[in-house]
Amino acid sequence: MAVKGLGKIDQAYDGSNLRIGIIHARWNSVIIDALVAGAIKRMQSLGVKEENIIVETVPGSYELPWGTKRFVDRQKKAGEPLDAVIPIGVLIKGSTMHFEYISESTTHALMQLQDKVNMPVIFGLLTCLTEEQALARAGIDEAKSMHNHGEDWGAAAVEMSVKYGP
Ligand SMILES: O=Nc1c(NC[C@H](O)[C@H](O)[C@H](O)CO)[nH]c(=O)[nH]c1=O
Repeated sequence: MAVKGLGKIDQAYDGSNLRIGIIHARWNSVIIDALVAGAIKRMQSLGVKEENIIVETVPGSYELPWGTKRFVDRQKKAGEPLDAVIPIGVLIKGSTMHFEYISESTTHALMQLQDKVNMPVIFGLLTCLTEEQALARAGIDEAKSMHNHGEDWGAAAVEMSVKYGP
């Protein structure tokens, strides 16, 4: 049976010298809060100091690309540059095509953003067809016993920063 998710990381990376940003949308906040907590928990387990995890918010997932760019720029200007950034959003399909357009455009923009900011931009956008799918991927719905994808995103931020940092 294929095991979904990041699975066993090939080694624990030392995040003690890293500064990681999380910027999250405020739609579907119960799910967002669980994902953010999972990312923070996993980064701290890899040595990232609490004071080096900086959290900002934007209204919705569509604002993540612009908000992330400005977040990274401002941290650099303040002399506290980030090593990686994790934009987090939860999109849940409704009765219109809004979901498809935001999912596609935001995903594309976040992928392209990496070259502009010259650092890992971890893909923390859940694009779910139902609320149950989103709850399961935030580790909230025990019945589905899926795991919290936020933990994968935290681990990816540390690994990418350590392996491919400046
Ligand atoms: O519509 N659904 C969602 C949503 N819409 C708002 C959009 O991201 C943006 O904030 C506004 O259009 C204003 O620009 N934003 C989400 O994060 N998740 C959703 O499920």
